[in-house]
Amino acid sequence: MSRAVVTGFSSSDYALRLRGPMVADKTTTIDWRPGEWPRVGGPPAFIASAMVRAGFADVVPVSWVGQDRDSETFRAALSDAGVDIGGIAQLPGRMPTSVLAYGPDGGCHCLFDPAITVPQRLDERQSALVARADWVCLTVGPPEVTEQVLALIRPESKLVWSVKVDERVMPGDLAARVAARADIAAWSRGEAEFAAKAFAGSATDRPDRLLIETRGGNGVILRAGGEEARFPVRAIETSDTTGAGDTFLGGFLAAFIQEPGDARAAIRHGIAAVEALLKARLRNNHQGSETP
Ligand SMILES: OC[C@H]1O[C@H](O)[C@H](O)[C@@H]1O
Repeated sequence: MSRAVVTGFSSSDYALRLRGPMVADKTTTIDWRPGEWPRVGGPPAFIASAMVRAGFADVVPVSWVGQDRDSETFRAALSDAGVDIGGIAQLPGRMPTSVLAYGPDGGCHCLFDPAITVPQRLDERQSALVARADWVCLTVGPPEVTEQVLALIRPESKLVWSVKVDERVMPGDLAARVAARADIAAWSRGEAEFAAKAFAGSATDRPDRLLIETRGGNGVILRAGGEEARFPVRAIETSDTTGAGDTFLGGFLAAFIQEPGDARAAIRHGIAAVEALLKARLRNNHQGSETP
């Protein structure tokens, strides 16, 4: 039985939709926000939850929260979703938060407050989880942790890189080293340029590597073995897409770990996972508040 971990930052998410663009020294009206306020967020939580929902339970998010009430609420919500919270360390500080402000054009301003007041490193328990995992999914996290993951991962284990552009924690040279080790990498269209640079800098050319680009309503592209395959998606009318890429990757990984030869089928599972997430949010939209 394969074991998976997902490393990276956790956050409580405050998603909202703006009526107009944000302009310094002017007020912008919030048009809508979800009823769930805040919502469990951060790539490890989204990816692990999607894996669990897809029937793969042996996945542990390796992350950090603070020691305040919001951190407790976050851990309890993740645990209620059936996710093993044994890899989430509690460190001095508050729960990290993200404000995800969607503009009228659909673009998202992501403001992240790391909140934890001490350096975040893999502790002994977390290091052991990474070292024994057959699948390590590395998402955005402290650079020291990315270094630890690269040092701890066993040569025969698979590294899955969930690309996020945040040059504070993932400078170009580190990204190139992650790219060099990655067996699978996934990014969105907006992250494509950063990923391309990382792979160009990695000086590796592995035909067995799977490269996945998600393009929102324009589908998914899979590149492997010198070939490219395109997968259409049903467009869903929503601006609240936070975590869609992570949920795709979770659905993909749950299927791919169990059937490693069939990347195309796994992509379809990833697409189905996103559809389910976005439709569930639309069904719950009445719980949100619409500004008249
Ligand atoms: O990938 C989605 C996540 O990225 C943002 O930083 C938020 O944490 C959000 O939950």
